[in-house]
Amino acid sequence: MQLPESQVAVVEAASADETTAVDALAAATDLPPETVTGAVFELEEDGLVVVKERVDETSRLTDEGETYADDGLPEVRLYEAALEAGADDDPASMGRVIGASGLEGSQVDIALSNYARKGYGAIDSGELTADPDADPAADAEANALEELAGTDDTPLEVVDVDGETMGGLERRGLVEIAETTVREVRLTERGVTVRTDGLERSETVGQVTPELLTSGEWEDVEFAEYNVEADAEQVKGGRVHILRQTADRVKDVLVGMGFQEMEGPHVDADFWINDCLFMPQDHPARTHWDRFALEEPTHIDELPEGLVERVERAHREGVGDDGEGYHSPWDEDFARALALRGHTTSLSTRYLSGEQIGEIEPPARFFSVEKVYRNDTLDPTHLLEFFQIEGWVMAEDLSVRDLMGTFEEFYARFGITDIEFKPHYNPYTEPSFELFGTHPTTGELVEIGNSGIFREEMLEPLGVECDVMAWGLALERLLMLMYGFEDIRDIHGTLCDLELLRETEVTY
Ligand SMILES: N[C@@H](Cc1ccccc1)C(=O)O
Repeated sequence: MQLPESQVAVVEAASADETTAVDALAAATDLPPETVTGAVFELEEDGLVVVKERVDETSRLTDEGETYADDGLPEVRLYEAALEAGADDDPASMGRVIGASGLEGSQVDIALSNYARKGYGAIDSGELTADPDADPAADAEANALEELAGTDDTPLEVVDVDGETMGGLERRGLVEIAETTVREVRLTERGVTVRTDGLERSETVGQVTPELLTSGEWEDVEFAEYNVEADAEQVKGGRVHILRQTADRVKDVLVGMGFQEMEGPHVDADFWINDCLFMPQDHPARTHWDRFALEEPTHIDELPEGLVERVERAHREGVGDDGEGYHSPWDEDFARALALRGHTTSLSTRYLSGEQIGEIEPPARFFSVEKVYRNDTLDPTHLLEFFQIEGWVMAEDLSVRDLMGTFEEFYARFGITDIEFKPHYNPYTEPSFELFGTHPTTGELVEIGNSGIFREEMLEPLGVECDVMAWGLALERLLMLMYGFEDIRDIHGTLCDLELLRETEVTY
């Protein structure tokens, strides 16, 4: 029988009496494991071998785990120093014991957080006691680390560590558990017959080369079948962050919907961020609690004079015959103060006023996908900086239908078809709506944006004479709906999990 070279090698190396693992076959045939796996699958299809699969869990110590395996667990080192200081008789100063233990940096916190939990003693108002009956030699985690040191990638069944301890070490980030599929191969009767009858190697080509094409040889060669199931080496190269990928996709979608991109400063005058939006100067969001002010320089040099006057008048007197202003103070110096923008609606005011690219004629559509900064408290749905998808449409006779229809069209491009709207209030829009989507795994409603139709009080001073509908959507919340992230910190900042970012499939 004629078979490709790698298959011949596998049939020759495999046995009918016992199973051989792919790795062992790779060693025996001198072929890469992925080539052997490919050959094995094809032989299985032809009935020459049978393949049994099992998943092996293997463990390996992380760098931190290695360190503790060498130097001892921080809590054990603290206990030893405490005994040394006589803390089994009298409470000793915590600072002194820590100093004597030689623990540094984050290891101190790790020692302290495990010390009492694991029964080594107690910590109370700066003093530390040691339980004389505690026994570091019986510390299951310490013993497990010792057992695991130097056994990288050993199947869990073989290492002598109980599941609970292993789970604890994994949670502490001291071991990593990996799953690998092990394939065991045995020759079938037909395989044995074929082998005894004699095997011939057929030439197969695994890759098309320019030479094959130009020489015309490709017409005569036999191509190896492509096996997408074969294990292959994992390549962990750099890749575009999922947040950036989604931002780019949002831009593509909006450009596809006829929008043009806005650009502008991250640090801007309150005038553009708030005053042009008919936000009263005594609005709570304008206090120093909510914004990141700039120390140097503190104020913008220039603002368009006429516009400043018109905005001030709108704030003081309102706009239109029955308009009412805020009757509250308005101060140009306050408007000139610089801060990190809390929303990208500052770009919209710059563009709408004609300041950024000159006067804009309706119909027009603009957007940005840019960072904004807020002095919020960090929690699973809030960050100090995040990306806002800003946008507006300028046209005659816009209605709430247009606004809702635009969102439905936009979100449908990301597979989100259950957007809900809730009436809302913004000083600069009337009516206003908050947008919600349903989280794919928790089923909770997630607020994903804020929107509305700009008020006369805002548009008139800017010199805009037709309708403008506008919005600010949170890019990170869109990711939560698309990928099921529950904590925004999974995709942003220092705590995000590299493995998760590597493995999340990007849907396009
Ligand atoms: N600036 C609003 C979003 C918004 C923009 C434009 C109109 C309405 C709302 C926010 O940050 O929440």
